[in-house]
Amino acid sequence: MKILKFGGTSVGSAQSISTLVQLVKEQQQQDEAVAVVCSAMSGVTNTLLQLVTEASEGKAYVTGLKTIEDRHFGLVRTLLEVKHQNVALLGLRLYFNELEELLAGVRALGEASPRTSDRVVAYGELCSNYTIAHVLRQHGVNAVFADARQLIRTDSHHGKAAVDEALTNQLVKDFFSRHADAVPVFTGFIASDQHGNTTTLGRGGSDYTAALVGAAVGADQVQIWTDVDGFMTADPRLVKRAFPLKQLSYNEAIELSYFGAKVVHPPTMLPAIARGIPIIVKNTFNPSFSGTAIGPKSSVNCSLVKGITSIPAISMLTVQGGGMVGYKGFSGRLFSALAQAGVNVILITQASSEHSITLAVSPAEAQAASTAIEAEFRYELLSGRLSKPSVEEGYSVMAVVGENMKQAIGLSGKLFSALGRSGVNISAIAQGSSELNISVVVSSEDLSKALNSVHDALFLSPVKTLNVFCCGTGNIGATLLRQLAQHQEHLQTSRHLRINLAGVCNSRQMLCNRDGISLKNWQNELVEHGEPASLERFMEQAALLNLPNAVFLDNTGSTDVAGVYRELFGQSFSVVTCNKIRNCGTFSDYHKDKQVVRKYGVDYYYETNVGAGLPVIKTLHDLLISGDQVLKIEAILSGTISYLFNEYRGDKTFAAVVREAQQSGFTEPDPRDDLSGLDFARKMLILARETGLPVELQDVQIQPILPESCTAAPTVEAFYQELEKSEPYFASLKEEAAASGKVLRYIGSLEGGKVKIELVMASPEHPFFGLSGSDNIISFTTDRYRLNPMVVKGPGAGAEVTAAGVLADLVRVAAY
Ligand SMILES: NC(=O)c1ccc[n+]([C@@H]2O[C@H](COP(=O)([O-])OP(=O)(O)OC[C@H]3O[C@@H](n4cnc5c(N)ncnc54)[C@H](O)[C@@H]3O)[C@@H](O)[C@H]2O)c1
Ligand SMILES: N[C@@H](CCO)C(=O)O
Ligand code: NA
Repeated sequence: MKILKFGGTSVGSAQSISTLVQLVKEQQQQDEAVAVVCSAMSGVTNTLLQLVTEASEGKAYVTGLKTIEDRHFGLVRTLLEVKHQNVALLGLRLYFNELEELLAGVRALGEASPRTSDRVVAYGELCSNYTIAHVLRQHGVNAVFADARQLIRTDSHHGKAAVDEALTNQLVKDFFSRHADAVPVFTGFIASDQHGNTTTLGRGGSDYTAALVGAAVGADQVQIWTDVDGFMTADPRLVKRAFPLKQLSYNEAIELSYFGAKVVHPPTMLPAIARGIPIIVKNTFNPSFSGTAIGPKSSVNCSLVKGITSIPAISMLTVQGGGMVGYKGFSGRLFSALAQAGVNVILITQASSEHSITLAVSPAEAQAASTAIEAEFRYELLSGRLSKPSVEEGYSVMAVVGENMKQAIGLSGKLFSALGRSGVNISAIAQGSSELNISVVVSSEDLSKALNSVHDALFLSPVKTLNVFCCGTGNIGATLLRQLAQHQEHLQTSRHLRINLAGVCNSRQMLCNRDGISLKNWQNELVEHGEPASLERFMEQAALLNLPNAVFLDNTGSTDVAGVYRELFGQSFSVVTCNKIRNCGTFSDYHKDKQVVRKYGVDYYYETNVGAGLPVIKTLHDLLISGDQVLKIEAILSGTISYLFNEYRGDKTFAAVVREAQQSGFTEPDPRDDLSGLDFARKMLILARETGLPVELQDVQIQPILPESCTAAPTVEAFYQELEKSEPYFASLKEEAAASGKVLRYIGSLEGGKVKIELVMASPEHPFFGLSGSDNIISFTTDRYRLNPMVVKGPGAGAEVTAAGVLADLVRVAAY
C-alpha cells in the first residue's frame, strides 16, 4: 500500500489534477494498492480564513466566496465529461450552500471563534477531495471520497488539535476494511473532536493526515507530492547551485526542516517515522524526477553533508562573569528562567573555561530573555559576580547537516577554512555531540557568502565558482575574456570550475553584477548597463556584493590599480595580475604584501610578470622550495627587444619594426617602457626579489640601447620620430655584429647580488644566439643545475600567451 499525498499546487489546476490521475493509474497498473490524501487547492485555505475575518467584521464575503466556487465548478467542467458533471456540481453546490450559511452566521454574530474558523476552512479540503474523487472515478479508478472528520479523532484544541492516535488508527483501519478494493481519497488537514466538531491539524496538517493513514494501514511508502524536486542541499534562493538530495535520514530531514527547509514538516511525519515507513518527496510538475527518499538511515552512498541551512536573523545573548566558574546549577537556573519566560533557545555555546555562555535566540525574544536573566540573577549582578547580559543583533546561524559527518575527519577543517578564505568572521560555533549538525553564527551581511562558499567547499560533485572582477580590457584583458568564454565549458567539465564575471572595469566604464556578466557579450553589457569608470566605486561595489571566492584581475599597466591590492587582500579578494607595477614598488612594500596575503589566506599570483605565459616564477619557486640555491640567472626578458633584434634585418627601418612589435601586442601600453629597458629591469627586479634579494629598482644597472635623443622624447609619436632619425645608429649596431657573424642580444643577469642588463654581441656559440620572434629565454644556474643550467625558453610577449598565463593563474586560485 502506498499513500500519495498531494499539496495545494498539486491539486490547484486542471493540469496538475490530470497528473495526479495519471500517477494513481500508474500505481494501479503495477498492482499497487493506493490511498490518496489531498490538501485544499492552492490559495483556498487563505481565502477562506480571510472571508471568516471579513464576515466577522461585517464586510461583504459573497464575491470572495463566488471566486472559490467558480474555481471548483470550472475544474469540474474542464475535467469531467458532461454526463458526470451534474452529480459533482450538485455535491459541490451543497458544500457552498453550507459555507454561505456559516459565513452569514459569522456576520450576524459579528465574531468568529476558532471553532467556526475550523468549520469554514474545512470546506477547502472537502471541495478539492470531493472533486478529485469524481475525476478519478471517471477515469475508471474505484475512488471513494473519505471525509477525514469521520476518521481522524482529536481533542478540541481548535487550530492545532492533538490527535488521539489509537482511536484514529482503529477508525482508519475500519474504513479500509469496509472499502477493501477502493482507492480512498482522504481530506487532508481536517478532523473532528469527540463531539463531532470539525478540528484542524495545524501547519503541515495534510502531511500529518498522510502519515496517520500510512501508519494505520502499515503502508510501504508515503509519497509527498509537491512543487519542488525534493529537499535541496541549500535554499536555492540563496545558493544558486543548490541541488536536490537523493536520500536523507529522518533525523537529517528533521534537522534541515528545523532550519527552514519547508518541503515537509517532519513533526507531522512522526507516525510514519515511528513505524519506519519510507517517505518519498516528489515533484508533481516533474514526476519522472527521482525526488528525495527519507528513511531510517542516512545512505552511505551519498555525500556526508546533506544540507546547509540557515536562520537569517538571530540575536546573540552573552552571559559572563567570574561568578559562573565552577558554579554548579548556574546553567540550570539560566535555562529554566528562559523557559519560564517562554524564550526558545536556538543555540548554546560555552567554553570549558566556563567564563561565559552565549545563546542565540530569536530577535523578537531577545528582550524578554535578557529581562528574565537579569531577574533570575539580580543578586549575582548586584555583587558583580555576573555582568549584565549583552545582546547583539544582526547575526545569522548557518548550519551544516549530515548524519555521517561524525566519521569524516577534516570536514570541519574544510568548513572553517572555506569561511576564513572568504573573509567570513565566525562569532560562535556549536556542534551537537550527535555531530548531526555543526552550527556557526556569522554576521547577517556575510550569510549568503558563507552559505555559498561552504556549499562549494563541501559538496564534491558540483562546480566551484570563482567570482571574478576584471580590471583592464585592453590587449590582454579582452583576450583573456575571449579565452575564458571559449574554455568555460572545458573548465566546467574538466576542472569543475565556473567563472562568474561579477565585474568589469576599464578606464572608461565599469559594471558589476552579482549574477554575472556574459563572457561573450561583456562589451555590449558594459555599453548598455555600465557607468563611468571609477576605480574607487568599482572596489566599493565589488566589496558590497560580498561574494565568496572573489578574485580581482589586474590587466592594466596602471599604478593606481596596482595601489589597491593590499586593500583587496584585506577584503578577502585574491589577486591575479599581469601588471608588474606593484611588485616593483619599494622592497618593503613587496615584502609587506606577502605578509598581508598570508594573513588573509588569499592568493596572489603574477606569473605573467616575467616571461609572460612562460613558467618562470613557478620554476624559480620550485627550485627554491626544493632547497636549491640560485647561483646565477641569465635571461632575455624583453619580448619586444628580442623581436626587434630578430626581425631588424635591413629591409625595414628600426622604427618600423618597433611599430610592428607594438601592433603585434608585444610592447607595453607605452613602447618607450620596453625600449628604455625599464620593462626588462622590472622583470629582473622581480626575479631577484623572488630569490630573496632585498633590491630596489634603481639597483638594476641598465646599459641603454637607445641614443639619448630617443630616451628624451616627450610623447610616443615624438619617440617614433626620433627612432627614425636614429636609423643610422641602429644600422651600424646591426652591421657591426653581423660583420663578425654575431647577433645583438639584450641580456639580463643576476649574480653575486648584482642585477644588470647589457647589450651583447653574441657569437653562434652563445646559448642565447638562436632565438626567434619575441622569444624569451631564462637560464638558471643553481647548486643542482651547476654545469648544465635549467633553461626555460619560448615566446615571452603577446596577448594570447600572456592571457593564457593569467588564465592558468586564475585556475590555480580555484585549485585551493
Ligand atoms: N603585452 C604583453 O605581451 C604583456 C605580457 C605580460 C604582461 N603584460 C602586462 O599587461 C598589462 C596590460 O597590457 P595591455 O597591452 O593589455 O594594455 P592595454 O593598454 O591594451 O590595456 C590596458 C587596459 O587597462 C585599462 N586601464 C588602464 N588604467 C586603468 C585604471 N586606472 N582603471 C581601470 N582600467 C584601467 C585600460 O582602459 C585598458 O582596458 C600591462 O601591465 C603589461 O605590462 C603585457
Ligand atoms: N612588453 C613586454 C611584454 C611582457 O611583459 C615585453 O615586450 O616583453
Ligand atoms: Na611567466
